[in-house]
Amino acid sequence: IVGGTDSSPGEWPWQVSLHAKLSRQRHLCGGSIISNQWILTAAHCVTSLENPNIWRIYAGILRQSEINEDTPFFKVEEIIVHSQYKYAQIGYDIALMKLAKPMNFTDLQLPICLPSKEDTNIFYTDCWVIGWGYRKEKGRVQDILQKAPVPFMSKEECQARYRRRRIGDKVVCAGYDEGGKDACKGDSGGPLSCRHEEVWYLVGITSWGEGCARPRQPGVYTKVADYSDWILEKTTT
Ligand SMILES: COC(=O)Nc1ccc2c(c1)CCCCCCC[C@H](NC(=O)/C=C/c1cc(Cl)ccc1-n1cnnn1)c1nc-2c(Cl)[nH]1
Repeated sequence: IVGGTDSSPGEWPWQVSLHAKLSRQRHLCGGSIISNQWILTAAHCVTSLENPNIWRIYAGILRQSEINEDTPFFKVEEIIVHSQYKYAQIGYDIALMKLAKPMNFTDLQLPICLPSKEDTNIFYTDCWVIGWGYRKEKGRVQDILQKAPVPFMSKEECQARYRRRRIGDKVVCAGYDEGGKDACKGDSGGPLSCRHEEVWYLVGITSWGEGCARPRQPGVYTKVADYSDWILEKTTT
């Protein structure tokens, strides 16, 4: 996260850190708890790493330094990538991870609400992007979970900023014309969380952008409300 500040314990209890253990283990992406057995993340985080056994999901943590070989993690039983996903800039950048065992909810690990498909035209005014990613384009993963407020942007405005690309229809954009606050490397898969009438909703999944926090280059997020049927279909056995 560029231009963010430290989060406090329990501020974003739905945020998880997705680690993969290949030769060694490291944070790869963010994710969001949407039920006691399902994590929502970005397809680009899991493609080419679709073996569930290499994944370790850490919930209820604020700092990456809380993670060591003794820290409990959730194993993944199944990974579901959207069948139309090719790469992030085209869209369909959404994936589900099914936990091998349902988690118990605590003050530090709780689900976030999914927007319903009727909510596709709410203009959210209180949105935050969250993650342990870089604070600048050439950076490193941060220890304390960072948060940054980002204003919601209309699709038309977003398309105007990304003239050379076609901005898909199932995405939302968020960012400042002057830049300065944005997601960055290591934040993808995490939530764009928006508070609406006292309730937090998972409005977006951090997907891509042209550089980090550059002026007039907003972040592009998978629009979760447009995938509520897909989520329901895949998570109801
Ligand atoms: C110590 O551990 C580490 O350093 N881990 C570790 C640390 C970092 C990374 C990995 C591991 C690789 C994950 C591979 C899959 C994921 C590959 C793509 C992913 N993108 C993003 O997270 C955000 C994109 C992004 C999103 C928005 Cl909304 C706006 C601007 C964005 N950016 C534009 N340019 N940079 N960001 C990424 N993530 C990383 C990189 Cl490197 N790139």
